Amino acid sequence: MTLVVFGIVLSGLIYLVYTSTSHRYKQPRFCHKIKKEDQENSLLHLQSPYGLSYKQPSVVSPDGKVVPVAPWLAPVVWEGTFDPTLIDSIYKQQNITIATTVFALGKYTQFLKDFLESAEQNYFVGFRVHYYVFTDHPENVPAVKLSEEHNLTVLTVPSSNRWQDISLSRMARLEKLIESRLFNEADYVFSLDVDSKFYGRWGVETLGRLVGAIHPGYYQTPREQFPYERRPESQAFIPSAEGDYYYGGAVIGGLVKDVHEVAKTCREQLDIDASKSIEAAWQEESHLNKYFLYNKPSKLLSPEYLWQDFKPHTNEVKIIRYSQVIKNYAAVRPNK
Ligand SMILES: CC(=O)N[C@H]1[C@@H](OP(=O)(O)OP(=O)(O)OC[C@H]2O[C@@H](n3ccc(=O)[nH]c3=O)[C@H](O)[C@@H]2O)O[C@H](CO)[C@H](O)[C@@H]1O
Ligand SMILES: [Mn+2]
Repeated sequence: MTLVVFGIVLSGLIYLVYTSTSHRYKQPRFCHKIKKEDQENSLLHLQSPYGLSYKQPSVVSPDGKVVPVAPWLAPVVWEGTFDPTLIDSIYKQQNITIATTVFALGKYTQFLKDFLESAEQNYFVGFRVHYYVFTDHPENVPAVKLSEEHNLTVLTVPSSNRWQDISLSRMARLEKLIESRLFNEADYVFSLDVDSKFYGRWGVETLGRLVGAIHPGYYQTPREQFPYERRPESQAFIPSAEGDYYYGGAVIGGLVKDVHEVAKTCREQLDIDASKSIEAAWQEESHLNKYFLYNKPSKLLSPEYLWQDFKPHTNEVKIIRYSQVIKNYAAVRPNK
């Protein structure tokens, strides 16, 4: 009898532990038994635990100078922190390919021309770039003359009625594209918003294992006011006392393998949220912010690399390199 009661209690306990952990956000893996190669790889990962209390980092010091390093010693790329001639010649020897995914569904195909033409002037000039344009209107992809080492592939995908679905489905599509092609075709990958233009150099100084861009709208905002997802029911939830920077969903970059991990994890978290009918405040951007909080990027791009045309110029941002164009939301999105 006692044995039966014990058995019931034990299976209840196992069930409880299972259900309470299986829905949680993937915790950093600290103590798995892993192969040497995986171990070396995971040593490069900068995972930080949940709930850690530390001061919010800033990218501009009180005297107005830009801060070129994050508190986990990742560089923050600003004008003046790198020598273009030196860094170009180092990377020239590496024979690398940079895949670049860009989504242009519905009326967003209108942004492709300026995006691609300005990229050709500024984006990895002299390096091998392969653009992968996802669209539901392949006939509207403009013929832009590409430089010798730049290629473009159009990938046709079904249309969507909600801009939110288009934006968040980028994670799943990026994950699948990496699995089907990019592991073989590229060294690095950037996923970029299409409603944007390049105005200045964006080159090999942006390459790193895992790269995020600091959103231009929040780089001087206290972390408790970041537009992170604040409902604990969502997998993207971040408590008000945590947070480094607010990262823009418009830029995700890094080694193909590391970007795959971002896309896969965010897609899994988005699926869990969808199964509970919850959509994070800023869709995949919220999940990306959660990912980057606990898996620190190895390199950060300053707001020079993610600006917004409507924002007035500021002292600290000397060069605007990539900027969101002004768009009439009602006119370009399929829904409000
Ligand atoms: C500067 C920045 O960090 N922007 C982010 C922000 O608002 P945004 O206002 O920048 O979002 P957005 O309308 O540009 O949508 C993101 C991207 O999805 C694609 N798209 C969207 C709608 C559509 O009808 N067709 C289409 O192709 C397109 O590539 C676009 O650039 O929040 C979004 C999530 O809510 C994304 O995380 C964006 O990256
Ligand atoms: Mn955008």
